Amino acid sequence: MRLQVAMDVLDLPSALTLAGQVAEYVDVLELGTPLVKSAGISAVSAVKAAHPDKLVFADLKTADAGELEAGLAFEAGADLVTVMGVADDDTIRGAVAAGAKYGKSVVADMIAVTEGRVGRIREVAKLGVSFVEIHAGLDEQARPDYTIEKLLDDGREAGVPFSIAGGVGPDTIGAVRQAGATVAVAGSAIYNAPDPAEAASQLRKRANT
Ligand SMILES: O=C(CO)[C@H](O)[C@H](O)COP(=O)(O)O
Repeated sequence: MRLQVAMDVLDLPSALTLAGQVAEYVDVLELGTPLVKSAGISAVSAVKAAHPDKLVFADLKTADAGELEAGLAFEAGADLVTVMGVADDDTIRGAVAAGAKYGKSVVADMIAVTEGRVGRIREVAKLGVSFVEIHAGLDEQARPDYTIEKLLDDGREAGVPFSIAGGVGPDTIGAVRQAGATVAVAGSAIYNAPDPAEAASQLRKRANT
C-alpha cells in the first residue's frame, strides 16, 4: 500500500520543509487544497522540482471545468489531481481527458458523498478515473460520532481501486491496509506530530506490515 502525505499547510516554504522531512517515507506528496489556494498552482511545480522522484498530487477538488482545471495542474507538473465525485459526470470526464492528454492520473474525491456512496463510487470508477478517494473531510471528522470504519466498509464493498483519507493515523493505518486500499492518505497525523519524519516513518512501517 502506498503512503501519501497531505500537506495541509498554507505556504510554500512550509510545504517544502515538510516534504523534505518526510519524503523518504512516503510515495506521494500531496499539496492540500488550502495550500493550492493560498500559494497558487506554481507551488505544484516547486514541490515537483524539489522531489522529482515522488508522485505529486494536487488536491484541487475540482467541481466544474474539469478539463481546464486538471490541465492547469498537469501542466504545472502534477502526477495526480482530484475532481469531486459529486461533480457532474462531464466534469469528471473532462478531468480524465486532461489526464489522457498529459499521461497523468485523476482521482475522484468522494468527500461529502455519504448517502449511496458505494453506488456513486462505482459510477465514477467507470468514467475513467485511476482510483477513488473515499474521504471524510476535516469538518466531518470533527463530529463526535465520526469513525473511519464506514469508509473502510464502503471500500471493501465497492470492489474498485480506492484510497482512504479522513483521520488516517498510527492506530488506523493497519485497518486501511487490511481493507484493501491502494493508498493511505495521512495529513494531520504527520504535519501535527512533534516529529513529522518520525510519524511518517512509523506510518510507513505500519503501511507495509
Ligand atoms: O483533503 C483533506 C481535507 O479535505 C485532507 O488533506 C485529508 O482529509 C487528509 O488529512 P487528515 O489525515 O488530517 O484527515
